[in-house]
Amino acid sequence: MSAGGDGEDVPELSERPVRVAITGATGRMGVELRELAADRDDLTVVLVVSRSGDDTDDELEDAADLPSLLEERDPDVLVDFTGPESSVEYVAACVGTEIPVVVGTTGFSAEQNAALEDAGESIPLLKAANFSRGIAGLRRAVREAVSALPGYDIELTETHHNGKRDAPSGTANTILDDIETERETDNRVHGREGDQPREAGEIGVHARRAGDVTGEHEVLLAGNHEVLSLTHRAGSRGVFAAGALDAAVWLAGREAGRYDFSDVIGDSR
Ligand SMILES: NC(=O)C1=CN([C@@H]2O[C@H](COP(=O)(O)OP(=O)(O)OC[C@H]3O[C@@H](n4cnc5c(N)ncnc54)[C@H](OP(=O)(O)O)[C@@H]3O)[C@@H](O)[C@H]2O)C=CC1
Ligand SMILES: O=C(O)C1=N[C@H](C(=O)O)C[C@H](O)C1
Repeated sequence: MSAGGDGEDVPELSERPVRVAITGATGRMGVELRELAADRDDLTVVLVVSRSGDDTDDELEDAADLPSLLEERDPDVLVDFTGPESSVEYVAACVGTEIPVVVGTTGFSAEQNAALEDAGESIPLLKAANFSRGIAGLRRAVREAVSALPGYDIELTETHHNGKRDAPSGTANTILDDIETERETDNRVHGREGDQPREAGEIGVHARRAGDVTGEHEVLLAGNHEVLSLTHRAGSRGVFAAGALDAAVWLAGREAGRYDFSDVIGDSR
């Protein structure tokens, strides 16, 4: 079985393809996941679930029946890119049927995050706001830069398509958490208006929604008469879908617990 990452702790699964279930199958990411999965031989899609349905697609099953469908189809892992409420509901169905779950959904409230943490006590649960390897690289670079440039002003800007609901993006929030850990501060300022200069230590956050931009994140560090700009641009949703499917193959057969995409790619820092 292909596990990627550090090659350690790979579960003793048979060599058959990993059986995957996909929720939110009509969504932007759901469609991408199904397309990419069809080209892979390390996994096979055994269940696609939709809340809204599509008369032209007879593989789609009704999301309302998820618990019984999971019993019947017995996937090794479920991949969820939907919305916060549905994601929590689908994860509960996975807990009930002891099926590992990869969560790519973003925009959870603190209470919803706590419910997912609880689920990770009884099933393997891998949640990540971004399944791109480039973003993993950006996070490392940002942590290095923040640590190397104390006192520099930091502004984060993210840009996404006009259909995205949550703002700032889950990725932006993850990068901001990294920055705050490095700086030992939490002073986010969302957008800017009014009549006052920037205060030292603020971390500016800007979310833009426009057209069909797949996803861009820029962290700007400025001070001492210089500017450092670190930027990631996703060229297509295939980047996220490929990473999520790698995560699904990696997660199947693992022990219960909370995992992150960094575990899949062996990024220890
Ligand atoms: N971690 C990562 O790398 C990435 C994360 N994302 C995140 O994934 C999520 C989905 O993104 P995207 O595919 O663009 O969104 P879409 O709106 O295109 O698709 C989401 C799908 O989820 C289902 N859904 C949405 N709301 C509900 C609900 N309230 N109840 C039940 N089902 C619902 C619907 O599918 P159906 O009707 O078929 O059930 C819908 O089509 C977002 O949170 C986004 O931020 C996106 C890209 C990358
Ligand atoms: O909704 C999206 O499209 C994306 N969402 C994720 C996020 O909120 O960070 C990841 C990616 O940027 C695309």
